[in-house]
Amino acid sequence: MASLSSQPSKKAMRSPAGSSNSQSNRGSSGQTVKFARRTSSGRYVNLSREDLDLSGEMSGDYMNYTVHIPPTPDNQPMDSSVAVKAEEQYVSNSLFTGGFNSVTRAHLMDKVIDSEVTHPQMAGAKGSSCSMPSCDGKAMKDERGQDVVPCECRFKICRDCFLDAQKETGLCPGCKEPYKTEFDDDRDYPSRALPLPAPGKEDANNMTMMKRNQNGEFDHNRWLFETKGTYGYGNAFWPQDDMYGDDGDEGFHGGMMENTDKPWKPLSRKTPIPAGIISPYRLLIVVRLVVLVFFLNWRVNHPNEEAIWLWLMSIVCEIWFAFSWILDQIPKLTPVNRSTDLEVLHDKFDMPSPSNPTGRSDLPGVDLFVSTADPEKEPPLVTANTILSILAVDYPVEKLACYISDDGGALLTFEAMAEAASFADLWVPFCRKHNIEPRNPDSYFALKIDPTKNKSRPDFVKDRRRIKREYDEFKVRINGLPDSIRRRSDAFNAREEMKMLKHMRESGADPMEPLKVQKATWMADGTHWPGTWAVSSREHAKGDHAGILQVMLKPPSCDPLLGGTDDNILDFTDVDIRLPMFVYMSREKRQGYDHNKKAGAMNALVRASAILSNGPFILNLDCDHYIYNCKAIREGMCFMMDRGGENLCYIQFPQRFEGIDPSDRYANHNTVFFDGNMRALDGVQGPVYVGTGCMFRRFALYGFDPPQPDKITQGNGSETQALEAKELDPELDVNLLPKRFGNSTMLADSILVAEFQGRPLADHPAVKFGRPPGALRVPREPLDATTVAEAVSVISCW
Ligand SMILES: O=c1ccn([C@@H]2O[C@H](COP(=O)(O)OP(=O)(O)O[C@H]3O[C@H](CO)[C@@H](O)[C@H](O)[C@H]3O)[C@@H](O)[C@H]2O)c(=O)[nH]1
Ligand SMILES: [Mn+2]
Repeated sequence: MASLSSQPSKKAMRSPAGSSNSQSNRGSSGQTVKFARRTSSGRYVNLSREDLDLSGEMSGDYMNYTVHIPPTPDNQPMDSSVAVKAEEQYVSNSLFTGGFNSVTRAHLMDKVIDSEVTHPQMAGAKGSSCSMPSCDGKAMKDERGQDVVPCECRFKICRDCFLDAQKETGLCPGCKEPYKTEFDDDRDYPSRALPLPAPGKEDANNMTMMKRNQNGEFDHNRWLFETKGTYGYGNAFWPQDDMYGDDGDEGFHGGMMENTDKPWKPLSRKTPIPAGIISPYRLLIVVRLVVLVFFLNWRVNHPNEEAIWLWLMSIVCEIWFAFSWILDQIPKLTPVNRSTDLEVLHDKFDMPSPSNPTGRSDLPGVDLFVSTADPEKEPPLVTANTILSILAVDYPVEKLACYISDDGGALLTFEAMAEAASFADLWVPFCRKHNIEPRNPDSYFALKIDPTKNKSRPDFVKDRRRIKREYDEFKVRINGLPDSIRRRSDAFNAREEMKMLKHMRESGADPMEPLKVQKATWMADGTHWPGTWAVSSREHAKGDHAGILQVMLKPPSCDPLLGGTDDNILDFTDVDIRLPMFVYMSREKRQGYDHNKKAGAMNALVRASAILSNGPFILNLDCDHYIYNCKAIREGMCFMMDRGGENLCYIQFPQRFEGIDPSDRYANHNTVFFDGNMRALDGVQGPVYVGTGCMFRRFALYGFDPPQPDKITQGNGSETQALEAKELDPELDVNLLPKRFGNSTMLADSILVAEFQGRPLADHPAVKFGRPPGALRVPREPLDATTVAEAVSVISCW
């Protein structure tokens, strides 16, 4: 198991081309990032000498201590998975703040909201306390919320006391026996970088696949190459005879190719529009064109001599309209329908096999972005519903990460999100257990159809009733948040005032002098909210606050975590209770910067997520949208992972409006636009981006073209390997790459990883630039404080 400090893996994983140090880079830009926090046991520890003076000035709303990042060789905590778990737990229980010209701080929160939190992945989840005398820190716990006890005697201990004990004596304070260095652990964290295949072997491998496909079943491969048929995106590619070597090396990659004994199948298809529909329409277009030509001809040849200028103007207008009408009609000659095959996707990516008995998914990661700006205009309950529909999406849980950007920097949004994360604990397993659709609670409970339709489990009615009651309580809690924040803040402000009065009396100041106490907004754990305050003041106004980032749900384990009967209100036996990673984020705002647009929020989300999860695909939604079909992301993947998918930049999902007008008098269902125009454009070159509900390839957003076959081969020579930075773009100066993205080397290094992980599988000779099957089954690295601190710094004003 890699330790926090000695591991090369995170950097190596992020940068196939080599590792680098983000600290030195920050230093060069003149920005110092120091790291401060209060421990769960409330003690001060100063590990870095130059920060000693800081502890005094910070002890106002934060009691802090400062740690070095990254740990230096003589400051190596512990070399076992306990350290990783404890770090992860610490990271997800901390609120990170920072910005340009300011210190990055991590504030360990006792609780994020007033109500009870139970999910073990959730920040502020309860745990038992440390057994060391005079320490009230929380014992370390695992993803089930159970205590992690680093010693066989099961002595419960918090992270800091454990660190101290290890450093000082190496003995467990409970049984006084030495700690074992390797903590016996049945969960595997990654200890190696992404297994990139050796160059030069894949081609041979593809050839074996070609051969294996010839067995009885309908061979789509042959169909593709021997007919004019097209599947999915683009056109068939016929490999030259001598392109692939013939000496197939079976067993390559440790049996990762099992899936390929079946004929190669496409993930998506173009389905033709029936001739009965499209032919009359085309005929109509032609007839109108002919009529139009005759009409314009007549208009041009019959000028009105008495009003020649009017005539000229109207001719120009008419020709212009005719031209734009033609532009609108031409794509409609060839509209396209597409369908996806989720079965094939499952076979290719999620199928259990001898080398992968748990069926760990090989699908790429997806980061889902939600933007919100103002909790007054965009009700937090709606945003919470959006988040719930995302957290419940049907996609491998460990591959998902949900991010909310709060441009208001509002504590209300923050606490509503924490409540949503806490309610997801019930809602998400419930959706999984009973196949609920849609997975937005508000819309689900508002459905007019019989809820028991197609529901086979006998406890459905009971569960639904229960969850409905829980949802109603959740609604009350969310709607009560503004009030509870106000009351809490009033109480804390009054207390501050009392303290001030007392202080003044003691110091003998004039009691008649008016009090000057800043009216702050307070978090549930009794500290200042770093974002916008109800009474705005310097550093706490809508356009002037630090960057804030909180990992509300830490990344889940990579294998399913089945629920039980006892630890929940509902029976979740055999239901996966994991939740996707969930991050609250509010970018830094300062006077003089125009930071009030969705595009900027998206930019910040792309940057922070590149550091935290770096999903090769991104899907964005507004706070008042939700995912209607929980399989939508899988469907999107059918296109991205299909042959030719590496050339796709984005997939636009249709957007529909709800609850406006059932008879659609005002065309709110957008059928003409989404079912007509967009399909028509798809037949030409692709639909337009409508600003939301769009799945992007991250690599394309960075402004790079897809890898070009003829340009790459001089590099590492293999198309199923990650690119090197110099191959991205021949005109690119590799040394300037971090500069181009705002000085973060970690961000620059993540680009190549995102490109590689976003490729389709190299399971077919026509897939240029694929990735070897199995490459994405390696579990994600647990988050550490350095990474989160970096994510805060990339969303600052500079
Ligand atoms: O400073 C800001 C301002 C807005 N937003 C978000 O941007 C989204 C869209 O804003 P909204 O005012 O709701 O615009 P609409 O007209 O309702 O949205 C449509 O039109 C927008 C472009 O005008 C698209 O971005 C949206 O996706 C599309 O739904 C919302 O989620 C906002 O929270 C921010 O994140 N930061
Ligand atoms: Mn809107």
